[in-house]
Amino acid sequence: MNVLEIRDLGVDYLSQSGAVHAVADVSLDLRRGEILGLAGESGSGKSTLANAVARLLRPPAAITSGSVVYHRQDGTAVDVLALKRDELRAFRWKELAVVFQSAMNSLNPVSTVGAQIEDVLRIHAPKMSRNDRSERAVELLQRVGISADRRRSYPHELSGGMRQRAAIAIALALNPEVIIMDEPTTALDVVVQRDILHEIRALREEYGFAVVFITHDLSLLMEISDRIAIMYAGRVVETGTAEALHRTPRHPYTLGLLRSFPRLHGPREELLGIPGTPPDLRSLPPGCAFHPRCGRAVEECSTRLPLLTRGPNGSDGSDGEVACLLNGGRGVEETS
Ligand SMILES: Nc1ncnc2c1ncn2[C@@H]1O[C@H](COP(=O)(O)OP(=O)(O)OP(=O)(O)O)[C@@H](O)[C@H]1O
Repeated sequence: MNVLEIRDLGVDYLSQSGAVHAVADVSLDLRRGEILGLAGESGSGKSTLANAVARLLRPPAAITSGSVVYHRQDGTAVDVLALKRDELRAFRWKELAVVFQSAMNSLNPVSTVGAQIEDVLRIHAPKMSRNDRSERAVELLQRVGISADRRRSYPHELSGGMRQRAAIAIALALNPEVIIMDEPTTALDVVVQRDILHEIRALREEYGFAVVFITHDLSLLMEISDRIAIMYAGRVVETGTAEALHRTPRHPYTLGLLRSFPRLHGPREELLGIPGTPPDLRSLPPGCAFHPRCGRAVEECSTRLPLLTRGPNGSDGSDGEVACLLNGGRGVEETS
């Protein structure tokens, strides 16, 4: 059962030197209660996709195609891109909440963390009594590992990890079905990062929300995600269970990403990285955008655009998708 369905989504940044195609033809499902990891190098379009889904894009960004549908538990479907301003206010926090890259920027510096949770409750759950709001704020803070006496702390009085936990507590306040986390832990040291990631998994078990977790660090995603989608140059190039992508990545770019990060577990491996740099999104190479950097590219990779094609992954037979002509992906002819 899907809670979010993204279909053929396109987002451009309009500029004088041409349109930057930051997200192109993205179709992606988020299942109820799952943790979906979104990985890809810097500039691959992860944040743009997340901001489009949360309706947080600002000009010069413009949605050029596609749809985003949110399915409520009662069976009603919401056309997210068509929501009006007041509907959007009700949608955010209650149904979908976002935790940003830098908690310092999303927390209000002049308000205590307890007051910030209570503010969200006051605005979005007006029937709640003052007492209940205060109790709920303490409960949420405790739930993410912040002691009750810290509710009167201002963000600058907390460590980076605590601030990030506070931002997660605010996101949880109204029990949303979907939480989007955009690089929520990258500024933190590895031990704190892992603690928070495991906390998110535990919270998910308890509350049942689905998570879209964005990072460029694929090995980190492997630890906490159920499924992973890999983005390259604005497109989703592979999806699959974390297990399948870990064992048998099918897209050469996924393999490259896997070899670019030290694994948190297992034997040490030489870090190889991916040669070359991501393409200019104003003028993508014809065919597969990854072909100039791909060690396995053949002639047709430079003329045919590979489409995301569903099929079982060899290692465990789980279903996944790949957009690579060398891996059973369909393609369309392109002329440059
Ligand atoms: N305001 C803007 N105007 C023009 N181009 C933009 C703007 N914001 C982002 N872009 C471009 O859109 C592309 C996608 O950016 P986006 O931030 O979505 O990628 P990302 O994968 O989230 O990267 P990161 O991991 O660095 O956050 C990049 O090429 C970026 O330069």
